[in-house]
Amino acid sequence: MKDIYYFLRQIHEFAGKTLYVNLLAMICMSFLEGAGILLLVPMISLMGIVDINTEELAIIQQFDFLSTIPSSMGLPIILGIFILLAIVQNLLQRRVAIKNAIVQQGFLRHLRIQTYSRLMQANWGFYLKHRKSDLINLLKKEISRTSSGINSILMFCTSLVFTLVQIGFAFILSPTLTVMVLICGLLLIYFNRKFLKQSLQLGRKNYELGRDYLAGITDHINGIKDIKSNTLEGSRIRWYQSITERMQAEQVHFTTLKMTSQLYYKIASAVLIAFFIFVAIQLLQAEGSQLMLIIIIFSRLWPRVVDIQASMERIATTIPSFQAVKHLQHECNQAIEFMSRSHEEIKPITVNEGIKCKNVYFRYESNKAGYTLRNISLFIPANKMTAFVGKSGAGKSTLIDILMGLNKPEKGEVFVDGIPLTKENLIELRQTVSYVAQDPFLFNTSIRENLLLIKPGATEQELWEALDFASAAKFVRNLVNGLDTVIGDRGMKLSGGEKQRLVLARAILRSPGILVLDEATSALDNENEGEILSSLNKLKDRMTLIVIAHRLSTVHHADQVIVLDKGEVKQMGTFRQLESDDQGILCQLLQKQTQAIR
Ligand SMILES: Nc1ncnc2c1ncn2[C@@H]1O[C@H](COP(=O)(O)OP(=O)(O)OP(=O)(O)O)[C@@H](O)[C@H]1O
Repeated sequence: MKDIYYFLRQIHEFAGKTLYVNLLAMICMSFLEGAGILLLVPMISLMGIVDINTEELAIIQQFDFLSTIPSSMGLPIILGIFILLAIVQNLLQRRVAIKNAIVQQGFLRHLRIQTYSRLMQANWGFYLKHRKSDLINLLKKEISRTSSGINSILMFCTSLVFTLVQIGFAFILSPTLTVMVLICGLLLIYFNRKFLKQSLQLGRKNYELGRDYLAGITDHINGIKDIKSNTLEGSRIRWYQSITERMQAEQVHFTTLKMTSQLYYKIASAVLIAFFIFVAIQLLQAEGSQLMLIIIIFSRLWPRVVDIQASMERIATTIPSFQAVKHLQHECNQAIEFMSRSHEEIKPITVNEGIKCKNVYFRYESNKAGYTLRNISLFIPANKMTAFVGKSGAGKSTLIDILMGLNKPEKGEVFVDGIPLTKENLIELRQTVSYVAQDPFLFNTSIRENLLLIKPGATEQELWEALDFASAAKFVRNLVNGLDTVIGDRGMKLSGGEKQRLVLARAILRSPGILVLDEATSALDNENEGEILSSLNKLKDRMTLIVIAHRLSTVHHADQVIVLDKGEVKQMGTFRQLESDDQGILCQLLQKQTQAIR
C-alpha cells in the first residue's frame, strides 16, 4: 500500500487540478447515467409494458408531469430526454478519456525522465552492483507497468465513485433490494480475496521472468560471436525454449485466474437474480413493476461489483513493478554522485600541481575481507606522464577509477592541487578528464557524430587534427563516406585498433587537462602505436597524462612509473631507475616480456 501511495502522491503533484476536474466530470457522468435509469421507469410505464406505481418513489414523481402530456407526445419526449442525456454523457466521457490519456502519458514520461535522470546521477558503485539488463528492464517495462497500474488505480477510484452514485440511485428505486445486492457483492469480494493474493504472486513471477528474459537475450546477442564460434547455439535455444514456456504458463495462469474470478461473479449473478425473482414472486407476490426493478438494479449494479474485483486484481499484478521502480529511485537517490547543477555551467579546472592519494584503501564489497587497494599513497604531477604497470588484477584500473572519482575510497583521501575531492568539486574534475577505456565505447552513428558528442561545436579542421593526432586520419579518409561513415553497434564495423584510434581522437578533441589511457593502445600495431606515443610525448607539457599499459615499451618515456602488485604500490620512480633494480617487479615484468617475444 505504501508503494502505491508513493506514486499516487507523485501523480497528484504532477497532474494537480486536472486529476480532480476529471474525477468531478466522472461523477457528473454517473449522475447522468443514473438519471437515465430513472427515466426508464416512466418510459416503461408509458409504454404500457408494466404499470409502475410511482407513489412510493418520491423521485420518480418528479417525472409525473409526463403523464399530463398526451401519451402520443409523452413517449417521444421521454425518449428525447433519454437521447439528450446519453449525448451529454458520451461527450463528457470522450473529453474525460482524452484528458485521462494526456495525464497518463504525461505521467509516464515524467516517471521516465525522473528515473532516468536519477540513474544518470547515480555513482559508479551503483552501476557495479546492478546488471545493465535489469536497469533496461526497469526503464522499459516496469515503468510502463507502474504507469498503467496508476491508471488502473484511478479507474478503480472512478469505478468506486460511479458505483456509489449508482447505489444512491438504486437505493431510491428500492432500498431493500439495493442493500441485498450490496451485501452479496461484498461477501463475494471477501470470499474471492484469494484471487488477489494469487494475482500478486503472478505479478511477482511476471516481473522475475521478464527480468531474466531480458538479461538472457542481452547476454546472448552481446556474446553471439562466442556462441557461434564455440557452437553454443543448442544450449542457448534450450534456455530460450524453457523460459518462454514459463512465460507462456504464467500468462495462461493469469488468464485462467481472471476468467475464474469472473466466472464466479457471473454464476453468482444468475443465481442471485433467480433467487430474488423467486422470492419476489413466490413469497412476496410481487408485481411486474418490482420484478422490473430487480432486473434494472441488478443489471446496473452487478457489473460495477465485477469491475471493482477485476481492477483490484489488475492492481495486484502491478504491485511488484511499483516496488521495483520505487526501490530503484530510492537506491539512485542514495547513490547520487554530485549536486545537481547543469554540466554546461560547470567549467573544467586547471590542475597546476597534481593529484595526490593519501593512505587510500578500497574494496568492492564492504562485507568481504581483504582490500583491492591497500594503503596507496602517491603523487601524480601536473603536465607530466605517469604510467601504472603491474600484473593483471594488480588494481591498476581500480586505482584510476579512484583518481577520476568514480570509486570512492573506503579510507584515505584524494586531493587535487591540495583540495580534497568531494561531491561538490567532483564534476569539475570530471569535466577536466578525458578517459579512453580498454574496451572503448562508440555509438552506432557516424564517425563525425561520435566525435561531436564530446565537443558539439568542433570545426572540420579540429576534427581532422584530432584524427591526425590519433593516427586515424588516414583510415577515415579511405572510407567511402569518410567522416559520415556509420560504424555499427559499438563500432562493430571497425577493427579493434581503428576503434581505439577513433576513441583517442575523440578524447583529445576536447583538449582535456587530464588524459587517462587505460590500455588504450593495446590493439594497435607497432607502427600506429609508435605514432601515437610520439604524439603523446608532444602533449606532455600541455596536459597531465595517466597511462596504464601492459606493453612496457609504451611507458618508456613516462616521467614517472608506478608499479602495483596485489593492490599495493611496490615501486615508484623513472623507468630507468626501476629497470635497474634487479629485484624489482618492473625488472621481472621486463624479463617475462622479452622471453615471450623470443
Ligand atoms: N566490479 C568488480 N567487483 C568486484 N571485484 C572487482 C571488480 N572489478 C575488479 N575487481 C577485482 O579487483 C581486482 C583489481 O582489478 P583491476 O581491474 O583494477 O586490475 P587491473 O590491474 O586493472 O587488471 P588488468 O590489467 O587485467 O586490467 C581484481 O582482483 C578484480 O577481480
